[in-house]
Amino acid sequence: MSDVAVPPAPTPLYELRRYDDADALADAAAARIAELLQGALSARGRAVAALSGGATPQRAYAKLSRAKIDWPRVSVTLVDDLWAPASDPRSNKNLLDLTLFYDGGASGARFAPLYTGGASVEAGCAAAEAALRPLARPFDLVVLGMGPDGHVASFFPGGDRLSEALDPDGRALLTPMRAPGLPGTRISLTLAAILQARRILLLFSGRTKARTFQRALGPGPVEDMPIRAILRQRRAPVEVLCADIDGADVTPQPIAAAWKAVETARDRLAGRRIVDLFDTDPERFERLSARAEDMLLDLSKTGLDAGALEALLNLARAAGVETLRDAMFEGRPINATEGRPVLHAALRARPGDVFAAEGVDVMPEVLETRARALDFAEAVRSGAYAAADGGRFTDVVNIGIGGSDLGPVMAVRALAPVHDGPRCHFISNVDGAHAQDVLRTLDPARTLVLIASKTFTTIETMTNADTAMRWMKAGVGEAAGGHFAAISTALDKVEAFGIDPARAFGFWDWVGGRYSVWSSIGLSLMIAIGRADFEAFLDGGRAMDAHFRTAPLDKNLPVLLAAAGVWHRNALGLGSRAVIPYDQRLERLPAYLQQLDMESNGKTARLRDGLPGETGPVVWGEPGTNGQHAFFQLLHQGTTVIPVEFLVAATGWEPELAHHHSLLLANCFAQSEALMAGRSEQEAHDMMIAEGMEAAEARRLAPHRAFSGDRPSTMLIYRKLDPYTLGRLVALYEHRVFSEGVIWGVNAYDQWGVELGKTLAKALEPMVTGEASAAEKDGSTIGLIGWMKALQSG
Ligand SMILES: O=P(O)(O)OC[C@H]1O[C@](O)(CO)[C@@H](O)[C@@H]1O
Repeated sequence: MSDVAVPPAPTPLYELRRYDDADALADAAAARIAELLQGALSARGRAVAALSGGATPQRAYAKLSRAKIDWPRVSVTLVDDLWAPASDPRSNKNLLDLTLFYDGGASGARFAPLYTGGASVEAGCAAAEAALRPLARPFDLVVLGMGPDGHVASFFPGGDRLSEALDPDGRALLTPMRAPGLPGTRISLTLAAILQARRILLLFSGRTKARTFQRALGPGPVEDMPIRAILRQRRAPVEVLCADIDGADVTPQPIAAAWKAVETARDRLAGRRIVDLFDTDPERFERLSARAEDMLLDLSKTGLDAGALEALLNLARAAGVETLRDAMFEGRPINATEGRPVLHAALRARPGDVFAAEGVDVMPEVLETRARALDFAEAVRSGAYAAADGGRFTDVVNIGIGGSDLGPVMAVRALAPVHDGPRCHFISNVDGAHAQDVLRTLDPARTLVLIASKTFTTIETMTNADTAMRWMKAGVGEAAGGHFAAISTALDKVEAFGIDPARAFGFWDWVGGRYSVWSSIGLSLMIAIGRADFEAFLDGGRAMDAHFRTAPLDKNLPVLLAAAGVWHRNALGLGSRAVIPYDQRLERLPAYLQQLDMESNGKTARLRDGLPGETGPVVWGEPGTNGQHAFFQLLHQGTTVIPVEFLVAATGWEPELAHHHSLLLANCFAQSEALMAGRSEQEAHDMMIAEGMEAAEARRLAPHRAFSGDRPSTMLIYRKLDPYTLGRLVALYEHRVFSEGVIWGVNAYDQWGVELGKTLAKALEPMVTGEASAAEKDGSTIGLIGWMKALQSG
C-alpha cells in the first residue's frame, strides 16, 4: 500500500516542550518568539504579536527585549489589559514597559494599546478595535499565560461577557470583561481574535499551574476553565512551553485517558435512575438535546448526564473525529485498507462546492453524471424515453443488492407521498423466487429494468440481470436492450453486458455501495419522484454535511448520536440497538441501517488508535406501532437491556387522518416514557388491588406486571418526512456511523468480511450441482450436500 493511503493519525491538539526551571523556560520562550517574529518578517516584511501579562511571560519578555530583530517592522499589542492607563502598576502595558520596552528594549517596535482612554470601557473598546483591526489579519503570534483557575486572556470563569468572548465565530476582536472578585474592568481579545493567530504560545510554570492544566485536559465545560477553548480547538496551532511541573503528566490527552474519564462518569452515575436525573437537573432536556433546523435529538432519556456526555465528546476529540472528518471532506484517503478517499458528500454537493479526491476536482464529473441521470429519469417520466412500442414505461425494476438496493428501496418507500413517476420494484435476492414474484406481475412491454451494481460482478445481481434479460427478450424480442439501463463504476462491463453506453450511468470508487443512494444508484428514486424532489433529498444531505462540519460537538447531531452509541456499547456493554421509526414509510430504514452500520463498523481489526474492546453493535428494528405488538415485550421486561432509537415526524402527510398521527405520536412518546419510568412491583400490586383483585393474587402477579424501567432510548423528532428531511436523516446516520468508527479505530469504509462467503459460494456451486466432488469439505458441509441430494432425488 502506498504511503499516501495512510490516514492521518489524530493529530495532537498541541505541541509540548518541558524545561527544567522557569529561567530555562524564559530563555526558550524568548528564543521562540524571536524566531517566529523573524520568520514573519522574512515571509511578509512585517510581524504582529499579541502578548499577555503574567509572571511566566514577563521573564521571557525581559530576555526578548535585546533580541536582534528589525523591531521597527514589528507591531506589538496586548492580549488583554486592565482598563487603566499604563501608569497603573497592575496594567499589562506597565509590565511591557518594565520588560520588553525597558531601557530602549525592542527599540522602534510599534505598540497598539488596548487602553485608549474614553468615557467608558465600551466606548474605548470600539476605538481600540478600530486601531487593532488592520493589524490582526492574522496575528503572527499570540502569547498566552494561564491563571491557576484556568483563565487565559481575560476569560475569567464567571466573567460577565464570557460566553460572547468564547464564541470562536464571534465578529468582535475585543470585549470588555468584568468578573466577580476581579479588581477593575478589563479589556481582552476575544477567542475568535486569538484563534486567528498563525501560532499560539502558551507559557506556564510551577506545580499548581501544572495541576490546573491537567484538570483542563479532562472533561468539563469550557466556561469553567477557559484554557480549554485553546486546548480543544484545531484552528490555530498551539505550542505549550512549561517548566517546574514536578512530574505532572501534561501530554496531549490520549484515548486511554479520555476513556478513563468516561468510565469515571459511568461509575459516578451507577445506580442513578434515568428518571431521577430529571429531578436533580430541571434543565436536563435542554442540556441533553440538540437541534439542527427543525430536527431535534433528545438524549435526556439515556443514563447520560452533562458530565458524562462531555467525557464522551472528549473521547471523540481524542480519537480524532474532527481531524478525520476534515480529512474525509478534503478527499484524503481515509479508507486506508483500499487506499481511497471517502467522498459520498460530493454526491449531494451543488455547483460551486469544492470536493477533490486526493487533489483532483471531482465536481465536474459528479454534476455532469447527475445531470445525465436526472435528464434520463425525466425522459422516462414524461415518456420522451419510451418503450419499444412507443408507449410509456409504467414500471421500473431495479436489480441490485446491498447498497445497490437498500438505499433506493428505503427511499422510494419513504417518499411515497411524492412518488408520481412509474411504479418501482426491486429484485435483490439470488433466490429465483424474488425475480419470479416481481416479474410475473409485470408486462415487459411497459417495463424498464435498471441493473445497479458498483462492481457489475456481484453474482446475485448478474444472475438476476440475465434472468430479466431473458424475460424481456421473450416479451419484446430484439428491442429488449432498449428496456435496460445500468448504473456502475465498471462501465466497460456494462457495455459488455449489452447495455447502450447512452443509458449507462457511472459513479466512482470513492463511494461505498452503502453510501451510494445519492449517486446514479438512486436512478429508480429519481424516476419515482422526479428532479425537484430528488434535488431536495440531496439538499437535505448537504445541509447535514454542513451541520456535521461546523456545529460544535456538543450541538452536533451525528456526534451526539455516536456518543450515545459508544456509551451504550462500551460503557454499559449493551450489544444491540433497536431503531424504531414511528413512521410506516420508514419501514425499510432499519434494514438500510443494518447495512450502513454493521457493514461499516462490524469489525475487529483496527486501523489506528481507537477505543479497544467492543465495536459495532447488532442493529435491528421495525416500525412502531407494529413492533409494540411483537418484540416490545422483551424491550420492556426482557433480561437484556436494548437501547432504542425512536424516530418520529411531528406531522403526517394525511391531514384528513390527523387523528391517526396523534395516536402514533402518543404511542411513540409513551413507549420511551415507559422504558424509562417503568412500574414497580408495589405500583403493580396497588393497581391490581384498586381494580378489585384479591390481595394474594395481586402479590402473585405483581412481579409479572412490574417493569424495571431505566431502559435508555433516544428520540429524533422532525417536522415531516419530506425529501429534504429524508436526506438529512440518511446523512445524519452516515456521519454517526463514521464518528463511531473513528472512536473505535476501525475503517468504516471497507467490507472484507463479506468476501470469504462469496469465494466459498463460488467453489460450492459445482458441488451443489454435482459437477464437482465435495469430498474435501468439512463433515457438516459434506453431510448437508448429501442430504440435499437425497431430497432432490427423492
Ligand atoms: O454494487 P455491487 O458491486 O453489486 O455490490 C453490492 C453490495 O455487495 C457488497 O459489496 C458486499 O455485500 C456491498 O458492500 C455492496 O453494497
